Amino acid sequence: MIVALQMCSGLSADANIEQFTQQLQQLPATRPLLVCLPESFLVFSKSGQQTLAIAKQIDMYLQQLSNLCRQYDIWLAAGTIPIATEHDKYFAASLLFNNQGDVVAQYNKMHLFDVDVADGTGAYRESHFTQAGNDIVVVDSPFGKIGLTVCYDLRFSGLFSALQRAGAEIILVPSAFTTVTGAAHWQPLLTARAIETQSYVIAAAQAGLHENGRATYGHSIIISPWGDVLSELANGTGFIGCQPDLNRLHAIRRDMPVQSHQRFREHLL
Ligand SMILES: O=C(O)CNC(=O)[C@H](CS)NC(=O)CCC(=O)C(=O)O
Repeated sequence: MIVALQMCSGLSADANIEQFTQQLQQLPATRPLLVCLPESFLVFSKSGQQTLAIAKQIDMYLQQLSNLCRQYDIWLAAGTIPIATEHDKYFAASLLFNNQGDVVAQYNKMHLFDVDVADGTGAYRESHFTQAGNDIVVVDSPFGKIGLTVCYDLRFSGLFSALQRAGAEIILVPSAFTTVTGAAHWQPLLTARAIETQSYVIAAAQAGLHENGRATYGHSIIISPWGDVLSELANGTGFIGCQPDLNRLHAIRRDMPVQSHQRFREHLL
């Protein structure tokens, strides 16, 4: 089973881990279980400087997350965690832990949100502190082959197409969408990515009003490879879940083999 936790992360990493631990205690007893967390679940800060300070002591938090994976016997898609780079920046890294507490994959967010949001309230310049990643990541797991993306990556269909060609069956999109862009674009884009890649799309989101003054859209969602919404949580904290049916996924791909019908050159490289 796969679950996505919706969180309302604040400024304190310790309090955010506590919020996560409380939520873990509510989850189904089904195993194997993959728990997906939203972007910036560990720290949703006021400034890149604050996040960088956490990044510089990240080993302590990675150890705590690893211990929780062992203690609860869960796999954990740890939304994003700031991992310091040598340029006084950090990667917005999506780490996958197995139920032994080992990190089995790290994807660094590729597309950075340097955007002026249309309501006039938000000028985002993520690249001032975040270093963009370069590599796609698909990793095998008991749940299927998992492709990793983060938030704004959702707008770049070529990345999703590349993940599908690299074998992904389940694509994670941990997010902290703005309320304005979320209302306009969140569900249509996620549904399109699920249909185009014929994959499960699991999007764990930040929701509500945060200590850093931001408001996020919430609406964590799980979409099937056919584009059906399997589960959704609009507001508040909590979780949604699904039991992926990979036989159905492969039947959809067999009956409508869009990948082998692809003729545009850049998609065949
Ligand atoms: O900076 C942090 O602490 C957490 N990170 C975020 O909130 C990131 C970068 S600012 N948000 C997004 O990518 C929103 C994308 C979005 O809303 C859209 O594509 O419309």
